[in-house]
Amino acid sequence: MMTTFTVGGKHRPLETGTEMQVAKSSEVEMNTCTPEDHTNVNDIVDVKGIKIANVTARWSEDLPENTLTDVSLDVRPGELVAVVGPVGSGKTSLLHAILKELPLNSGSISVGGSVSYASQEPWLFTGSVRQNILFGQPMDRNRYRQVVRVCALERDFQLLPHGDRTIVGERGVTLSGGQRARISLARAVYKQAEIYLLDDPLSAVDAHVGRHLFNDCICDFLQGKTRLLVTHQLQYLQAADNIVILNNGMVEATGAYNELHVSGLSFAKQLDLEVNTKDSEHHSLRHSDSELSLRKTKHQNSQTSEHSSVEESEPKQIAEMRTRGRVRSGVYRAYCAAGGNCLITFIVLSVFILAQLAVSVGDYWMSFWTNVEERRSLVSNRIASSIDGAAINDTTTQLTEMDVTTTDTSEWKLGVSTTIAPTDVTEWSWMPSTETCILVYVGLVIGIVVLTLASAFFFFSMCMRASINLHNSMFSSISRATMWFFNNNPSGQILNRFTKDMGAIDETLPGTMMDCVQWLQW
Ligand SMILES: Nc1ncnc2c1ncn2[C@@H]1O[C@H](COP(=O)(O)OP(=O)(O)OP(=O)(O)O)[C@@H](O)[C@H]1O
Repeated sequence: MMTTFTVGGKHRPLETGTEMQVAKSSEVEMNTCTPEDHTNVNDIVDVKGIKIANVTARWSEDLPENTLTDVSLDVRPGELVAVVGPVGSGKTSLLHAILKELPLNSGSISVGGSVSYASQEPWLFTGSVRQNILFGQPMDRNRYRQVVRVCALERDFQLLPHGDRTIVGERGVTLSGGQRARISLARAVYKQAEIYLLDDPLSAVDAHVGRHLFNDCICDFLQGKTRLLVTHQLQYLQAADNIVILNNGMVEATGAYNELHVSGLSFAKQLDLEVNTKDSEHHSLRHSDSELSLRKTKHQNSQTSEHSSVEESEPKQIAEMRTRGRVRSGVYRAYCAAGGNCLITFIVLSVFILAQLAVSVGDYWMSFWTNVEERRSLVSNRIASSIDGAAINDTTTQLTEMDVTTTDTSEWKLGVSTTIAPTDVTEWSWMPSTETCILVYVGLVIGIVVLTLASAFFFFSMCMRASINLHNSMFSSISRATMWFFNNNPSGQILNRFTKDMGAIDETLPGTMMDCVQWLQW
């Protein structure tokens, strides 16, 4: 599978490497593993390598200089390419660019095939050593045994209390830097991949273990695989098919060991200086985490401002980004979208409006009914008094007070037509009876209850759906986030966003919105 990512921008022509010189053979330790040992790369036709074309990239826009400048590199399938260069020259960044961790400003990188990566800083998660090596892959006993052997872990397993089932990490045993590095390398090589990116895996181990790892693991076990090996150790360069020398984020020279040697380039001089300096501090400081991070910080600071004062160059805690003030309409839109779609939001709103309408109609009906009862008693009194008078003047009047109070208007209307005012008769006729009022009111109350329950049900199910969708999208983003993100955001902050923000979305937000809607209803 070919993965290609290209970032638009002007491509500058590749700068030619400066004059370099290959170290004399006496200065570097020779290897038993030579390029000839490898499978013929031309045999591998189904696997593609890595093609890097005019890549310019920087970790942050704030940095004054590019981390990588106009880097071009062609790693052919099955090749072992060694990337060397002074500290901070961008070797790790180059691997990160291939892994898409480092965004490109311009240029393109094509990666053909699956990639396995061993980072410069070895890491372990809480679990057994075996789980750390398998890293979720199915157990292939044969491959696992081979990996353990080529990564020189057999002796360590004998020393560990429960062999490769020993728990490491929190509450588990503490491993040495070399053991951590070898387990990290074992994890990377156990994975079946076409391309292996190995970031300085040999520097945390002593010389003869390093040689074992290089010969048995990188050269033999990974034979035929495309390998990009970042290293500070010159003694392994001869075995590489191709050597890339990086300096200040630029490719200073590239070619096979012999080509560079013949061309008389002085990379060895430069690297010698580097390697010697490194060797002297190798066993004491080189691999402590604090030293590594110190070095990175130092580079960053020096890149940010060479002339800044001591106070200014002190690292500042980067505050978490937080938006303040009015909530943008986009946030509401995003929340509604997470809760379903426009139709669902519309339905929820409609049910709310209907419920409110039912409540208002209920109130109106109650006041109407009260008025009706008042009028009824007034009119009935008036009619009663009219009938009383008619009875005195006209003895033929058959209507009694009892007749007037009856609701059957046809019965008494005939009798009182001569004595009762017509307006009273009209009014009495359109007045709904008390039973009708009660029935309408009961209907309205039932309607109010149903609509209120429905609106609450729809509203909370929309909120729950929004909450689940937001959590899922947050989780899928975090599980696909780059290592840069985790490097730059403390895990506590990430956990806080998950617990506090999701808690607010789950619990506080629906209640507040409900209060808000009810307040609007009043
Ligand atoms: N994750 C990161 N975030 C921000 N800046 C980084 C990151 N990684 C590296 N850098 C910066 O990029 C520059 C190149 O560093 P890089 O680690 O690529 O160099 P390197 O050649 O691998 O060094 P070393 O030999 O010490 O491993 C440095 O200035 C460093 O501060």
